[in-house]
Amino acid sequence: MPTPESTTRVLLRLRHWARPALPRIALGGLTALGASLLALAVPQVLRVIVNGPLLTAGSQRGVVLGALVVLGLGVLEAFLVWCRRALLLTPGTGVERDMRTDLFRHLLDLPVEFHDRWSGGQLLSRIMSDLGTIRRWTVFGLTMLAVSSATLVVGIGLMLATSWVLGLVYLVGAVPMIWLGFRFREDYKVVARQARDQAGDLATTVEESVHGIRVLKAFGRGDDALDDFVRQADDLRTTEVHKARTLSRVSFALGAIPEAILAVALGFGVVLTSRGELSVGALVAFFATAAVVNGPVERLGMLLAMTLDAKAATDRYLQVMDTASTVRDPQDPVALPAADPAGSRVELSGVHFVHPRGGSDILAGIDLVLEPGETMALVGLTGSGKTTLLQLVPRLYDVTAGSVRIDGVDVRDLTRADLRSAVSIAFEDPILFSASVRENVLLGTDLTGPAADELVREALDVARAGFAYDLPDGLDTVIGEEGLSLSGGQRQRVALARAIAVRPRVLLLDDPLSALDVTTETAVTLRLRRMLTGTTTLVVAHRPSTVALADRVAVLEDGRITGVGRHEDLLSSHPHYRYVLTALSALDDAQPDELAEVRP
Ligand SMILES: Nc1ncnc2c1ncn2[C@@H]1O[C@H](COP(=O)(O)OP(=O)(O)OP(=O)(O)O)[C@@H](O)[C@H]1O
Repeated sequence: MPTPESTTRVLLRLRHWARPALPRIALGGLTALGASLLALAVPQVLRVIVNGPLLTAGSQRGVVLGALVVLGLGVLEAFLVWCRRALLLTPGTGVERDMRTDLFRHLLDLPVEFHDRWSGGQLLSRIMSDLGTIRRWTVFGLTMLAVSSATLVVGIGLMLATSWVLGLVYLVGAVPMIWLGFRFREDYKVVARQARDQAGDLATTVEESVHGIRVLKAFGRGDDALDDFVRQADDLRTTEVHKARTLSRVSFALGAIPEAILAVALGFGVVLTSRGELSVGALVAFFATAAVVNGPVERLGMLLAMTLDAKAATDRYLQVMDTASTVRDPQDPVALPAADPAGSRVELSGVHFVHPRGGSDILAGIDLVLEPGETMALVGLTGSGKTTLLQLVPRLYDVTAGSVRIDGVDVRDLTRADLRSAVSIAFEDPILFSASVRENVLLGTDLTGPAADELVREALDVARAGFAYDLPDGLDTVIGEEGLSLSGGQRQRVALARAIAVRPRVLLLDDPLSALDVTTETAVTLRLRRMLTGTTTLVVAHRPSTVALADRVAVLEDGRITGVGRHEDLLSSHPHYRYVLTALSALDDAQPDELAEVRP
């Protein structure tokens, strides 16, 4: 386990994002400091008034003049407080926006393997509430901490200068307060982090439940989901209560100790004054200064808590930002050779893949060549690694050994932008974004205007997604999570159109037509074959009718390709192929003993 970094070191890393806002934050801090110093000046004026015009000279004019000076100082202090607020109102929002943008950019850059491990709620809570906490601390917590510390130092200095005996008495109170502060820090930093992690888990539960609301309702598991939520919400509440108690204990102590010490100091002060060792003016000034100093002392608990909250939030933010992307662009990228009208050659040699979470080889030495322009079907039992194999081509995952080459170039030697404009993929479970049909189809291209319209028309035509023109707003109809719900088959066809619209050299289809009826699937496959001449296609298929339309079929078995050939040839020569086709299609609903009849 990595050793936790110190609070200062962690918070110092925020300067990277805070730099543009620092001049304004510093100016805000200076005005706050000015206001505090003015507050500290008032007792000194009081001392002069009491010792001079009031007690010695008995001058009414002098007292009025002194009162006017105090009033002037008060007005100036109020003005500086207003300036502080105005200066610190906006800079934090810029810091928050920049940090949020950087985090989102990094999330988009991180490989699929990272997103397999991290829940949406934990990322969401980092990008929303953690950054809010950091913003509040950068503008308010940080400046107030600096100003309060400076006020304390100057104030205690003035108190010592006014009366070193009374000053020392006051300082005795600092000993238990420092000890309490250390204890508070140790307790609070643990619960501060815990509360944030629990809030992230809670967000994950909400996200999963909302996402799977149909399943919960259909299975009548709403109450269970609620129980789960309430339990997590209770855990979070317990932690928040613990946090509040820890803070209120220290806040009480930081309020009570200085007051008690002042009572003792008052006793000493009166004795010193009666003995003539301290002037009345100095006594008044000492206690007026102490009243000013007590404010920052009482605030220290709250400011320390804000700082520890900000530390926990920054830790969580940096935890993601410090995760390096394992799928990166090469230092010296190679360009793909110009596209051959006949298509691209795709070659997998000795490919091994172990899932980053561990376990055994999912792919254990794949050797497979797709000739230019060929359509190859990939067939294997469920869980045999077909999706995994497809995902290695556009580097959604990287091979753990061996290589994937397109036209002779290792995909790891290409920039990801080049690779992904050459390779396109459609998944079985398509994700559509909350945007119009047109925008969804054009997701992978930068085309605009009439050329884009023509591309959309062509892609929808090949994918037999003509239904899109009949939607309420035609191709402008918003679909996806916030829009019109499409059927599974409709979604698959829009996703297929999206994959085609990239005009890729290599098209990967992960059973993208499984929700279609056999006739439509055959029609789409035939159309794909006719239209996509010059595109090398690898399609995961499970219906004999689709497989039969491929030029060749590759059989994936135990992490290896155990047969490559024409459908008819494999059907007669490859028992596992026969078994897989039967198991996956004709006997979809069959019982195990029925499957045994065809098992090789
Ligand atoms: N994120 C993951 N973490 C760990 N193991 C995984 C992950 N994704 C897939 N696997 C494992 O990899 C193996 C292959 O999965 P894959 O999805 O490639 O199979 P498939 O042949 O496409 O299956 P299907 O036909 O059911 O879609 C499975 O055993 C699966 O459990």
